[in-house]
Amino acid sequence: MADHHAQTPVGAGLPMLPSLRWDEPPEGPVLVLLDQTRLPVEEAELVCTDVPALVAAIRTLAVRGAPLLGIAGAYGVALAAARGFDVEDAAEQLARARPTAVNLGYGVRRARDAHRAACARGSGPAVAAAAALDEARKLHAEDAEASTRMAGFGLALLDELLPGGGHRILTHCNTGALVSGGEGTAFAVALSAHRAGRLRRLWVDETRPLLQGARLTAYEAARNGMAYTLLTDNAAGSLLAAGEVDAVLIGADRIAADGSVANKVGSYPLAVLAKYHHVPFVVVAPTTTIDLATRDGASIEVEQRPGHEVTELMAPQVVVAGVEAGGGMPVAPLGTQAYNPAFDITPPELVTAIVTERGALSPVTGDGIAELTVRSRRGSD
Ligand SMILES: CSC[C@@H](O)[C@@H](O)C(=O)COP(=O)(O)O
Repeated sequence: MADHHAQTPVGAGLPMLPSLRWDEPPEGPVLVLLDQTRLPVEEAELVCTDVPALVAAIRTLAVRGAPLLGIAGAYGVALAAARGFDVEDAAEQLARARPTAVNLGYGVRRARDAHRAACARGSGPAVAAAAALDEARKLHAEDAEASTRMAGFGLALLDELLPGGGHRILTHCNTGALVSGGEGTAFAVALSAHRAGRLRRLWVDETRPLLQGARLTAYEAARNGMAYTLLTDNAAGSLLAAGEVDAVLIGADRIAADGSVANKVGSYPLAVLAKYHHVPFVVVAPTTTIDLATRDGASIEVEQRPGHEVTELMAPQVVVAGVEAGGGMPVAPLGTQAYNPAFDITPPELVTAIVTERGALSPVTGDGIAELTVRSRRGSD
């Protein structure tokens, strides 16, 4: 079950609210999400008391973005355990909620494995539930730490690639605090450039299907007092041609073993444009986004989203007889078929560098990815 709670006004300069938090009111533990479908108009909390509510929140993008999906998945397992639901079944439902971001399955597995291990040691349900929650909290904290480190490595890389300073960065989709335990991935790099006085402009793509750039990245940029301009996704080409972009920074939902990057649809055309205009194209993602089990870009499952998200304007997600339907303002003739993939795949040869919490890889090769991930698993620098 899910319920919407208090709303607060939105304004520039206000602190960011947590995108997700665990709470334990007298009625029982809950996972509280900042409902991203309502931003920036209102800051509404969505209180999830069970896994179906969280799965619905994930599918409708109330909670979204690769690292946060992993954290939410881990807390979802903890929620199931704490409320006495079948943890294995909950883990399966959560991991299946969206297919492309590898972090979701990763987070779910971590909490589920902690729960399993506690059960195998003979712990009772309360202790096993506490083990799952501890693991979710650990993942949350690790992601915050990774975010800080990526911001540092990313800014150092930008300074190296653009020695003139005064960075004008173009970004796609939303990759800030709203998708992370910390300040995000690509956005965190732009934010650290801003704090260092080296961000001249953040160009914010509007981003389909739910205007993640206009509604979410612009919201975060305003909150942080950054110099930003919103642009239609299709305007990026002429902006690059005019020499107004120094670097493109994006996040990732899954990075295959060969260095192919799945990210929000529109990332691949940006990479092609960046290559043509000799502008660095940098991917910022924690090592939890690297999936060595997926060989190449063609093996990544790309989520297909419902057509009404683009045939209607900001269609609220309504479930009619178990089927998601629209309810927004129509912008296409009734019955129009829409092609609405959530992601696309950028091949490694178009990527200048991948920045992780372990450092930057450049140029990207399959070997480099594997080596970085092995080092990361050993916990060494
Ligand atoms: C750190 S965020 C990287 C990606 O998850 C982000 O760019 C993105 O594509 C999110 O897609 P979304 O469909 O909004 O979940």
